[in-house]
Amino acid sequence: MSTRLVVVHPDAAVLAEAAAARLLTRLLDVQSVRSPAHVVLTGGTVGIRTLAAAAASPLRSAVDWSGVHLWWGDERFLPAGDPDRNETQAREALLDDLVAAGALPEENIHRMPARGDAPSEAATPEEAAAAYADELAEHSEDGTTPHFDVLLLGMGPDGHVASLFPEHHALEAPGYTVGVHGSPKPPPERVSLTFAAIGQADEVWVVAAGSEKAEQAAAALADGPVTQVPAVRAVGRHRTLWLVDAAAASARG
Ligand SMILES: O=C(O)[C@H](O)[C@@H](O)[C@H](O)[C@H](O)COP(=O)(O)O
Repeated sequence: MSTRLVVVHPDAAVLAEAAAARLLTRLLDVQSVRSPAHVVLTGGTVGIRTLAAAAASPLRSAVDWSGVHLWWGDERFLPAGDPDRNETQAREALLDDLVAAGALPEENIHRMPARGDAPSEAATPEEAAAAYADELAEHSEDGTTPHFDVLLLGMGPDGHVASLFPEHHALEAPGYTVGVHGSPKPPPERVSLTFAAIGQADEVWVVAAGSEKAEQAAAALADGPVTQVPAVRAVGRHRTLWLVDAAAASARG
């Protein structure tokens, strides 16, 4: 049975700080009982602000990053180093500092392949998705995905999470990863975890800020149809947190 908690924060800045503090203390809790911990990162402004807040937090140094593996819920299918890649923005916000400090091993960062010809890259979103599915399985105990302790998701104004958009065939994709074309949010080509992968996580945290998210946040929390509001299926095995600001919570009854 998964529990759900909605926490409303005064504004987006406080939301990012609170989400960062939660993430760091969650990692401390997990590391007190097991290692490694696996965290799935998200793109988007709130997701990246959360990483930047973690980078600035004194709690950051309390985490044993050598025992933390970082994954992505989705990625924009662009060349390596492109400033619009979620990986690029996460590295700039937090990861590069941790690696440079010798705290986080580079091999603990599990990027989704970029568009390119190199062996570590991919020619199509489908090829990238297949390679990522293999990497997830390699770090799993049962050939599926690692034991995700926390899976972060931003939510778009249309209710999408990761790169799973309303009325899109990727919503029902089999397996744990999917190549996405025709994304209504640029860029059009992406790679995403599927809901099967998202549902593997002990805890799923949806982070959303801004009045433009209010209608779909309310629809998701009212258990609307997944084809119209994909965020409704952002559910963790043990707990689902909705971490929102007052503007994103403004349409709730
Ligand atoms: O690649 C992406 O764009 C993200 O993964 C996407 O799912 C994002 O999290 C939402 O669109 C929310 O983005 P904002 O927080 O910027 O509104």
